[in-house]
Amino acid sequence: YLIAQWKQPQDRLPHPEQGPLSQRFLVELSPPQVEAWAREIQHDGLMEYYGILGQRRVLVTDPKAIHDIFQTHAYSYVKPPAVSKLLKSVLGEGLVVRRRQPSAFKLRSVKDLYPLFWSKTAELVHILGKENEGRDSIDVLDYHNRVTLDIIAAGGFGMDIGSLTHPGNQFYSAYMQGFLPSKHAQMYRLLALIFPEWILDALPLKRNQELRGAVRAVGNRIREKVSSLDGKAETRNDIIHAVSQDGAVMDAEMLVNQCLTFLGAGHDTIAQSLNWAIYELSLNKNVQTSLRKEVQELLPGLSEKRELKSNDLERLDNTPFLEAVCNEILRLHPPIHHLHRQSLHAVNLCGHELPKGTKFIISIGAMNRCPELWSNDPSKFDPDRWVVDAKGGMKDRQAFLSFSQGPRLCIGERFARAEMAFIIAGLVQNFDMEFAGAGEDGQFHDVKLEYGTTTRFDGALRIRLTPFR
Ligand code: HEM
Repeated sequence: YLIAQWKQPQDRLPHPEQGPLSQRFLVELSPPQVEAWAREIQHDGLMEYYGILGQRRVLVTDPKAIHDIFQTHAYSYVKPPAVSKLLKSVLGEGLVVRRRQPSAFKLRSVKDLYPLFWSKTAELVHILGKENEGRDSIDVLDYHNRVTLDIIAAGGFGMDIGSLTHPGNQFYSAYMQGFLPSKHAQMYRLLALIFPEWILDALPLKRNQELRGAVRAVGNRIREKVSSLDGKAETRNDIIHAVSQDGAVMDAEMLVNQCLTFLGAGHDTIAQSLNWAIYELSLNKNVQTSLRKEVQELLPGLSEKRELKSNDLERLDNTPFLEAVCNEILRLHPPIHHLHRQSLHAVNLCGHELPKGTKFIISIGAMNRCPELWSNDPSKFDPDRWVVDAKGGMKDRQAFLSFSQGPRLCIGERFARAEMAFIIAGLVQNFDMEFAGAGEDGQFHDVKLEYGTTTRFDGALRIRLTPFR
């Protein structure tokens, strides 16, 4: 506390009034608060505020400065150690494929996964239809977790987890316990800012137990799977197989880590995007109807029994309104709210000299919803903006940051977009959807959000589903 007090400089960038340090020392600011400051406080592309433990953060909103951080001088910035540590606890040891040739994520490889996306969508529709019978509405959050986890495990490393059909199974329970936010996880985030990794690991924390248990259970299942794959590579169709086709040689532990990374990075992000998609479509009936009209003729029926090939499903690539809806969901409701970087040496941004070690925050929401960077009101859900203009009325390339940019951008973007498109199309094809509130108590409330590594729906998302026969 004393160090934080002492470190507050006299000469500051534009900043909000935050009150005395004693009242905010243990408070992390919410992403909506940071975004509101970006809009309301006059600044020339950089402003500063103090986060938890009195840590100084520089919020960057100038598109040129963001380009500099992500592209021109991308290697002058790293993720701050505390952020890397938290990501590592969820994503495993990180990204091996990025350093190799990531053709596994190129268009062709993703198209090869279309039959998987469609068959899991059909499974989801079938299960939702069955469990909705006789009910006024259904909470869809858990179904989205299950379908996205099943898809990333099957598409990433050929493992059928079966959490859609068997939500009680051990893999799913272990994964949900360890990898998703909880009170213990919040405490862990705070401690990760204070302690180095080796102390954090040694502390008798419930979160450490949860994480170790989850990594052990999930890792063991993946290890079994990976060892059973020896010699069968040529018959497979998943990302790990495509990576090895690129000539990447990975030992078993590297493969297990890679699989954990895919699970962590490619599950919750898409689940949250699906939640937003269903929420927006269920409130905007005209959009839902137009979308249904577009996809209905192109999609196979769910009762289609023959085995579908990628070619049968590529028709879904020519669906401009579906693409517009996905773009708009990802723009308006980015699942990752902040990107964090720390400078490796002194840098000059927007004419300001900033010392080595400065912690930068790029608020994705502040850019994606910035009125100066979009031609039509960016606070509104308006898929048509992408129909009338392929760039959605975006005035600067840095105005859409949902998948980040530059050498560290999301390698799963194509995978994510295709998976989202299939599931959304399958749901509107088969159900009329109407928002029925987010209360777990049966009362009508609007949705509640919680902010961890991703922005997540908290509580429930109840939808009144009327199936089309
Ligand atoms: C809607 C879905 C998704 C969104 C919005 C999203 C967004 C992002 C963003 C913003 C980053 C950059 C993080 C940073 O620089 O700090 C990232 C990194 C990454 N994404 Fe995605 N992602 C999505 C889905 C996926 C999927 C499906 C996969 C895998 C199949 C994936 C794999 C990765 C990986 C491996 C990284 C790099 C992690 C690292 O280097 O630390 N993502 N993603």
